Amino acid sequence: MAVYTDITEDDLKRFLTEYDVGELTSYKGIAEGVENSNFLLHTTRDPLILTLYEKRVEKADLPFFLGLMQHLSAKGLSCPLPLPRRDGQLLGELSGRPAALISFLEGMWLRKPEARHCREVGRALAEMHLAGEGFEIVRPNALSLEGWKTLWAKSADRADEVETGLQDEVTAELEYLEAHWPKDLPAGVIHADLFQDNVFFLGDNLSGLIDFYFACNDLLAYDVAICLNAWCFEKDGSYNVTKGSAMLDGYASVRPLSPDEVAALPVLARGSALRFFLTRLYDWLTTPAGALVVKKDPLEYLRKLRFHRQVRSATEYGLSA
Ligand SMILES: Nc1ncnc2c1ncn2[C@@H]1O[C@H](COP(=O)(O)OP(=O)(O)OP(=O)(O)O)[C@@H](O)[C@H]1O
Ligand SMILES: N[C@@H](CCO)C(=O)O
Repeated sequence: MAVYTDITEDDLKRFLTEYDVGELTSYKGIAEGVENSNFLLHTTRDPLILTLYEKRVEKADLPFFLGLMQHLSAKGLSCPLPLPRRDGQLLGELSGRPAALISFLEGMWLRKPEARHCREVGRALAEMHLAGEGFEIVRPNALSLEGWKTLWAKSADRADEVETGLQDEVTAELEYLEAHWPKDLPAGVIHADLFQDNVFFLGDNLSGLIDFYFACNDLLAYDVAICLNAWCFEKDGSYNVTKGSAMLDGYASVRPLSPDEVAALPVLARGSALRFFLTRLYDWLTTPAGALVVKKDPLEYLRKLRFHRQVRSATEYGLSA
């Protein structure tokens, strides 16, 4: 459960006096997510989400994240909107953490997505990429090559505790990615964490995207690779080419990938798998036993990485010729 910072009712009520949101009637911590502390608030008006920003979110980045949600929403993308305080600010402080109130998005995330849902996700990702155009704040991706090296330096010594041989394998992978990472592909604002728990559906219809707290400027096709990793593998570790094909078709129906982007997909998918392996590994090694959060398995992403290593061309992901 991701409630790292607890709040008291008195503090919350004081925090809410800064907003025009009605009276608080109830609140509870949300048991999902691993990054920030989230609470669901019921008021005499609309339900709201309260987010307290935790360790991996830099306060200096919050204007980017909150401003991006406003920008995307104004462009017609369905995503939560940060609510302004009476003084116009989007950010306040609660229990010693930066905190924001966000509109509640209707829908549920899918535990067992099918190919048709992957198509919707591909389409929504491309719509987000187009809607991000013109957003003026820039945030380089803190979790690209340099960030991976920093994370790895903190975990490498203990990596073989998780699986023997990991230290050598990951060091070699980082060297490969550094030598082969594409540089001249189309770039823009990417979501960078569009996993199943960040896409809401109402029935079979995608109702919106949430959790923009890894969003940044990077290669658009890297975001596609993140989604292939997050959505198109089965629990047994196998890649589902039908889902991959649907995801890529959905994306291309809004924003066709260039031949260079297509050619780069295998290396981008390796990088994306390594990124989630590294954050999971770091959390695995550092989260204290008994913390109220469900740790995610780093080895799931190591297996995906090994799969991508033997992919020779993007057609293996299901790309139509
Ligand atoms: N705007 C919203 N509307 C409705 N529910 C929301 C909203 N924002 C967050 N939630 C709920 O809170 C949960 C956790 O939110 P979120 O994914 O932003 O947290 P996180 O800690 O950043 O998680 P992650 O592990 O995905 O990075 C979501 O799965 C959803 O149930
Ligand atoms: N989506 C990430 C967690 C949030 O960064 C993962 O599954 O590792």
